[in-house]
Amino acid sequence: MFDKIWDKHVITGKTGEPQLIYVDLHLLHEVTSPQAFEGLRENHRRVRRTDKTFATMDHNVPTVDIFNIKDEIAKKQIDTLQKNADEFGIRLAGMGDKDQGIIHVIGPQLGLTQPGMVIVCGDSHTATHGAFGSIAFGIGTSEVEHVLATQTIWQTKPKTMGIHVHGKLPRGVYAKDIIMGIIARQGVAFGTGYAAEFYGDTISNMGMEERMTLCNMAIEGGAKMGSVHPDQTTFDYVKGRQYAPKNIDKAIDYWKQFTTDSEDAYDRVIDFDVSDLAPYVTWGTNPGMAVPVDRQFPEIKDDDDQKAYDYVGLKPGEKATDIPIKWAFFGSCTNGRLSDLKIAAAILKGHHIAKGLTAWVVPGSRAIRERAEEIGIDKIFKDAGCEWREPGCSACLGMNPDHVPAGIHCASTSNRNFEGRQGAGSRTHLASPAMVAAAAIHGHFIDLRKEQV
Ligand SMILES: CC(C)[C@H](C(=O)O)[C@@H](O)C(=O)O
Ligand code: SF4
Repeated sequence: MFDKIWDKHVITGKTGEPQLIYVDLHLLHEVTSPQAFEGLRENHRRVRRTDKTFATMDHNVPTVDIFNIKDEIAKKQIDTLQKNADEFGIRLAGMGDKDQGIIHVIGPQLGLTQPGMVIVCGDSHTATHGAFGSIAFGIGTSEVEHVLATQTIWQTKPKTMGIHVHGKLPRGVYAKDIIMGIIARQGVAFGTGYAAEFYGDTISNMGMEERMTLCNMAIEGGAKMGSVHPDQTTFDYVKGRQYAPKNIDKAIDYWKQFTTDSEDAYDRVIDFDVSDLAPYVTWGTNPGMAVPVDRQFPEIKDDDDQKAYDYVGLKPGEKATDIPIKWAFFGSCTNGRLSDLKIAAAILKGHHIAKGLTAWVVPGSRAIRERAEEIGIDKIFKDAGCEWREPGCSACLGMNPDHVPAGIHCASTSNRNFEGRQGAGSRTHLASPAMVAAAAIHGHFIDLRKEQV
């Protein structure tokens, strides 16, 4: 699949050397685009294809009073994107717009993300869009400028890795646990230099939003991108969306070719059986420092482990069920979509979050927030004692007012648990929305395979 898409996009250059690749969709957010536009301005250049470019504000957006931005840098980045979009004629889901949301949530939601495309964005979690059977990867700010000016990018073709995921997921175990399990077993660098493709019966049986969760975190395993080949599930998801092709039958005929014909096509294959998979929880300070919920945290092997234990205030031999959870975060481009909120709400329904615990629910986009309100999910969260907020990146990273206090253990549906990621001194424990919901109720994680909430 990767080669088929790649070959259709090569403009010039030889395999093994940087090749000039055509870009079908360029997504922008306020953090990594200001200097790129500045570069265009200095060189008196325009944006080559405004019709293939789409922008939104997500990282810096407050999730309570969205127009009341106190941080000067945040305000400047947001105002600058608005100004640049106006000046260069770029489509923008601006502050308060009905389409605003996390860039990796709104691309698919608006039907901008489509199979067979090359998609780039100045953001590492661009990998999310690979779930549609596209080549999607994050780029740096100088590359953002290059794509804005030329609609192309220089890239050396990565190697390909097939990740064969098979078996039926146990009760209480989700796509998030699969990708966390893969990273925990293979390490945070196993994917370095590779474009990964997930396939197998488990993947075929998954909905698009779970596939997005998987591909989103492929990058946390070091891969350049994650992907899933497009199938009927993909076509049904794209069909009818705002920017989906009008002649959908013709588009589907074209998309159907993007499959991997044989496992021999991959440079490397990993096998992952999910039939006995447990829910995963991170104990440390990178996504690979994770254990099945029923296992003890590992012994200290090196300085990194020691440092991680010191930071999180936990000890080898303890279990995820021992972590004193005082905060819960539902959101991010990993698990802030409607299906994620539904799963969490189903668990929280009729319960209240633990005494002294704070829980934030931050839908991945305004459309998700509105849909959730239509079907009454907001009420379930609020009745359970959670705060129902405006969309944005929020506590996924501390670039906006949503910070987890120092020393506090936060069960989080996001994708990174680096030191200080959710605020200085905050202690992040990554898990699935279901696991975070259960932890919010009990004040600690439980084994969702065995225990009822
Ligand atoms: C701010 C941005 C460049 C960054 C990324 O590239 O991923 C952010 O989205 C993150 O998740 O850390
Ligand atoms: S939600 Fe988190 S991971 Fe996703 S783009 Fe925003 S900051 Fe990055």
